[in-house]
Amino acid sequence: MMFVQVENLSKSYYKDGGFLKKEKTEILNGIQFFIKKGECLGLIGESGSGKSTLSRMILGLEKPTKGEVKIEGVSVSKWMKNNKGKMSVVFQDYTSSVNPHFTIRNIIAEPLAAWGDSKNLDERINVLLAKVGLPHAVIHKYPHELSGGQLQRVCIARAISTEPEFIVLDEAISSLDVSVQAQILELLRSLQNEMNMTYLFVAHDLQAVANLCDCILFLYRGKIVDRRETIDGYHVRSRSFIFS
Ligand SMILES: Nc1ncnc2c1ncn2[C@@H]1O[C@H](COP(=O)(O)OP(=O)(O)OP(=O)(O)O)[C@@H](O)[C@H]1O
Repeated sequence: MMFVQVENLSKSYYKDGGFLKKEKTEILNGIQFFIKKGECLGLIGESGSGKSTLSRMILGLEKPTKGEVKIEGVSVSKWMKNNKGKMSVVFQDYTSSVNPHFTIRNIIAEPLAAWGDSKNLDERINVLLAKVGLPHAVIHKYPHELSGGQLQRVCIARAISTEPEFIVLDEAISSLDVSVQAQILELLRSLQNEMNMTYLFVAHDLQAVANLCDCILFLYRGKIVDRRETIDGYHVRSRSFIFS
């Protein structure tokens, strides 16, 4: 079943081009793909290729100029209204995505508190910490007392706290050391199996993505130029090679 459908998505910005002129900059052009339920789709592209713009539109944070993103057949905004907390995001910059004045407990509790769902909160936070491989002792600590890898685990615990069906991982491991990246990938893989989540994994580097994803899309200058299926981390076929 199609879970996420991205239909003919385009995005352009207008910038002032001087005397009475508006210059149009096309960031994304005719993007079309789908993600099946329970699948991990990788999205690879160099810096400036439009990855973040595309993930913001999938998250419903930005409106496309043309086209539409649908989840289970309805617009993202409608789906999010009907499925509170069922879509989460983990960003690259774990330091700025947490409030430095919050304890780890309160950071993880944030989305649950926002949905007014605070039943058995401490017990659930303990379960979440165990799921992401962090010791119970971190709950009273502050973000600056944790390593990058530990803090990204906290962000993952927060992202899965509402038991999401869909997680967008926007360069989620890119700023971590290679050995820590491998641990976080392993964690994401086991969580995906356990919770049957659908992932969109955005990265600039193929290595990381190939291991986790079932299928990889290559974005180049705002267009999808290749789609590859992977089996156990190896590319097995290349479909629709449409360089232009
Ligand atoms: N609000 C905006 N107004 C004008 N241009 C924008 C806006 N947002 C993004 N852009 C431009 O769109 C292009 C793609 O940006 P985007 O952040 O999506 O790329 P990216 O592939 O995620 O790159 P990176 O990995 O460096 O974040 C860039 O050239 C950027 O300058």
